[in-house]
Amino acid sequence: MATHAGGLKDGLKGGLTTGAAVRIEGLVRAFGDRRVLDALDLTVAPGEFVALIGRSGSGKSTLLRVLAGIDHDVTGYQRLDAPENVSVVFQDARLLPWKRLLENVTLGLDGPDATRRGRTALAEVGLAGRERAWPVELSGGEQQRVALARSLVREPELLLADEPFGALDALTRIRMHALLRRLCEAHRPAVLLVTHDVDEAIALADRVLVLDAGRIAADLPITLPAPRAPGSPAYAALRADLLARLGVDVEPADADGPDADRGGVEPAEGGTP
Ligand SMILES: Nc1ncnc2c1ncn2[C@@H]1O[C@H](COP(=O)(O)OP(=O)(O)OP(=O)(O)O)[C@@H](O)[C@H]1O
Repeated sequence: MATHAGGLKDGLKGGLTTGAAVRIEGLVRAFGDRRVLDALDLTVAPGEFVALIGRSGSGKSTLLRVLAGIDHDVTGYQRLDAPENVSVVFQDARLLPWKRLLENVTLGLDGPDATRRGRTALAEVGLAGRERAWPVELSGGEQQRVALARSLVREPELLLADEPFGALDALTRIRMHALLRRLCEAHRPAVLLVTHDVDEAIALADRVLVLDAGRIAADLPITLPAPRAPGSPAYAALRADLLARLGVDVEPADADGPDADRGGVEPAEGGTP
């Protein structure tokens, strides 16, 4: 879904005076006595693509929900700045089945050129000519393309994505990575992408954050040259490092092995995927 969230209107402390798209200091979110986010600090620059990984249950979705303005019950913070114009994409596209694709994309858009913008957005995601199709006529990957179009047609300053490709097959996922990169280069939102897929994080992100014990435990710029295809020693080392930080021990040589194309990470202690 591409929810057009209201941002953190109530939580803003002095607005975005820092030049960052997101700036969080000392964020605490507890459920009962349990602090899922515990004095978390995070900054995302305008146009920056940040991937957020972490073990199941580490609080990734909770953080996204706070930033999206979906979760208002924050326990505390010192600073909590995010833009007003935020879009969210989830694992399922959440299209309205009774509306055609173009209407799904333009829903809530104001202005005389909404239809034109919607058509352009659908073309950008490779669905030109499908404006009058119904969501049910689309594959899962195509539905996620519509969800991306619906997000980006609003030109968000911040795009929050919670495992947007988690339900897609490996081949479709790779195509969607290329599409998302293109879209982000064209629209330049700041992006915070939650993923279990270390290869997805490496393929897409400028920076990978590891969430652990309620905080950002590691902050790793990705400096591999494009295209970031698996196979190089530098890629394998980075992949093994990220997996190790998630509690998965992988010999770097394994990165070239049969599982290298998937890179899915769901640490053994599990939880909901
Ligand atoms: N509404 C809620 N009430 C109580 N506990 C909650 C609630 N929402 C989340 N939690 C707890 O907060 C913790 C973090 O959940 P969250 O969904 O943010 O983790 P996650 O890192 O996104 O996990 P996953 O990778 O499995 O999706 C979990 O232990 C979860 O049970």
